Amino acid sequence: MKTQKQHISKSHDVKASLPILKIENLKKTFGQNEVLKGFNLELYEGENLVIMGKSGSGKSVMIKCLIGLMEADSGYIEIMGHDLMALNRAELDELRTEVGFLFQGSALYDSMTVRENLEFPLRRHKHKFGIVDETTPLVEEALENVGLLDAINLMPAELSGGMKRRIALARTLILKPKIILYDEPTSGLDPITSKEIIELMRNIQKQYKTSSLIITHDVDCARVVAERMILLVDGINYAEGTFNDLAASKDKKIKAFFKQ
Ligand SMILES: Nc1ncnc2c1ncn2[C@@H]1O[C@H](COP(=O)(O)OP(=O)(O)OP(=O)(O)O)[C@@H](O)[C@H]1O
Repeated sequence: MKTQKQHISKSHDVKASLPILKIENLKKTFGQNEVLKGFNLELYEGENLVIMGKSGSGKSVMIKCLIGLMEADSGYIEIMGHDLMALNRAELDELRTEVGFLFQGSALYDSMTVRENLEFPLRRHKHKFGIVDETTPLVEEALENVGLLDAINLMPAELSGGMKRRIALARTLILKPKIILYDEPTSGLDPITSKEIIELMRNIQKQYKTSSLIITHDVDCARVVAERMILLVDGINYAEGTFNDLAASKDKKIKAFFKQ
């Protein structure tokens, strides 16, 4: 039995294709703390789906289950048609090249130049990209796409917070992922830099046709990037719909998300 009434809006029709990522009835409990009580999610091709939840609501736990860093108690996770829990390590590694992450702590390697930071993931996935040397056009292409080609020979210490976030995004994009998971992409950035990152996320989706799952507290970010949103409350998807649908809701728990 569901503990909360579900508020589902069907006004936005992105569901014509098959989901590229699916979570069904995900449950995770720590001792007495029931964090996820049957969370569901479907991310469709080319879509930007935003998940909002209060601090401690289980967003990070959900992401960790999704990328295989934490084992759920029960539930089903499917990425690009693969049952995540049935994959062996090699298969999981292979699938990971299709899924890019931009996490709060997506730190760059301080002792490497920007170029070397970007070459690093290519070297890790040699089987997909071949031998990587200074002639690879992929590094310059990825930097160009985040507007930072000029920074190619700089060290991370020479970059601002916003530039570091852009370079981290370039490092994610270089693997040409089909799905990008963003965890608080604008946290710790000033409003202007946040806006630039949000704009970049939109452009990337258009250009690379990625599907993005974006976890954020930032209402402005959600307003601009979300084609659909899920509100995670009390361990379940309490409400789902477009930004405008949800922002117009009279439900107290939903309204709380949109107070700045
Ligand atoms: N490894 C763990 N062991 C025990 N409890 C955990 C563990 N990881 C997370 N939790 C608990 O799960 C709950 C959800 O945590 P989670 O980090 O997913 O929240 P969140 O929604 O990402 O919050 P925030 O927005 O503050 O990052 C919290 O009560 C947390 O204490």
